[in-house]
Amino acid sequence: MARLDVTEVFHGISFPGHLHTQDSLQFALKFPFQDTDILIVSYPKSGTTWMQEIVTLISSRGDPQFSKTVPNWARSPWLEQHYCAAVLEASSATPRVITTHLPYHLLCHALQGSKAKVIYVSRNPKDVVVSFYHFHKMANFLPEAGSFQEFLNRFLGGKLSFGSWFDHVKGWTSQLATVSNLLHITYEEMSLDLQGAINKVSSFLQCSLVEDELNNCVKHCSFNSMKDNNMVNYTLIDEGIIDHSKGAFMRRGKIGDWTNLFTEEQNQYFESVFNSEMQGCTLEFVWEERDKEETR
Ligand SMILES: Nc1ncnc2c1ncn2[C@@H]1O[C@H](COP(=O)(O)OS(=O)(=O)O)[C@@H](OP(=O)(O)O)[C@H]1O
Repeated sequence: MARLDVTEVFHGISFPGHLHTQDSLQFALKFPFQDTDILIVSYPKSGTTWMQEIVTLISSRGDPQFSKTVPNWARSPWLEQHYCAAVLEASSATPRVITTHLPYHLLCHALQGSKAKVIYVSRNPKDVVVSFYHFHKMANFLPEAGSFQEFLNRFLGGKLSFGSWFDHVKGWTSQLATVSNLLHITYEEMSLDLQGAINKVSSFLQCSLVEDELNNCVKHCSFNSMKDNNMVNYTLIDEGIIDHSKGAFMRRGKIGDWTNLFTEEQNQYFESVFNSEMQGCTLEFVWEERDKEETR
């Protein structure tokens, strides 16, 4: 099957060509948000699909019917992808749940003055780059992954799809102090305490759950449950687009998987770029599973 590796460049950032067009990206930048909208925002591989599942299950009060019958991209479409307008038009769901990987500086005008609730999901960037690397090997619509060293250089240089991780995280989280309808939650929080994370999201969405509903959400959002749910594990996608023989979208789902791939030199290089890019930024990250104990 021919590779679908056309890349669109928009405002200096590359986007996977098969789902993004200049028109779809322009559409996103001028999107008329409604105050009731819920917008899930993340850099790729940060826990986007997980948050889509959490929001779906909170909205359905733990009932998995919707999440087991409708694919995540149809329940909460990506704003910048070409089918988004059609999906939103066809849906009568309230609130609308929309997803985006766009950086803050591209979406800030569309969001200005809006009361839409924004959930920003971040993940420690060493695990992000490893997850993204494995995904590039499976996804025929993305450029070749190359060696991990080459990939790491592209990640740290902001050359991968959706641009710089540093700009993304700093851009969105810089709004936390002034914007009340923005929630920041991390992949690691969800991993360390899924029930607590679901509670945090449900109270932000003003949709508090009773114990049974909460327990059902936790059950259906677990890694194993989502791994077996073909509405979120991307096995519905054609082999020509995602080569399932090369790996699984629901791959490991762990904190600290980077330790299995990074060399000592790569770690030092990463740390030097990270420290320079994140200078003055007070965000803290959980880098390894063993940090769990310290944060409890
Ligand atoms: N329930 C649950 N528990 C733990 N981990 C989970 C879960 N759901 C998704 N994941 C992991 O999230 C990674 C995919 O990230 P995204 O959904 O942001 O990818 S994408 O940007 O939408 O393509 C990818 O991470 P890696 O396993 O490290 O590759 C998924 O396995």
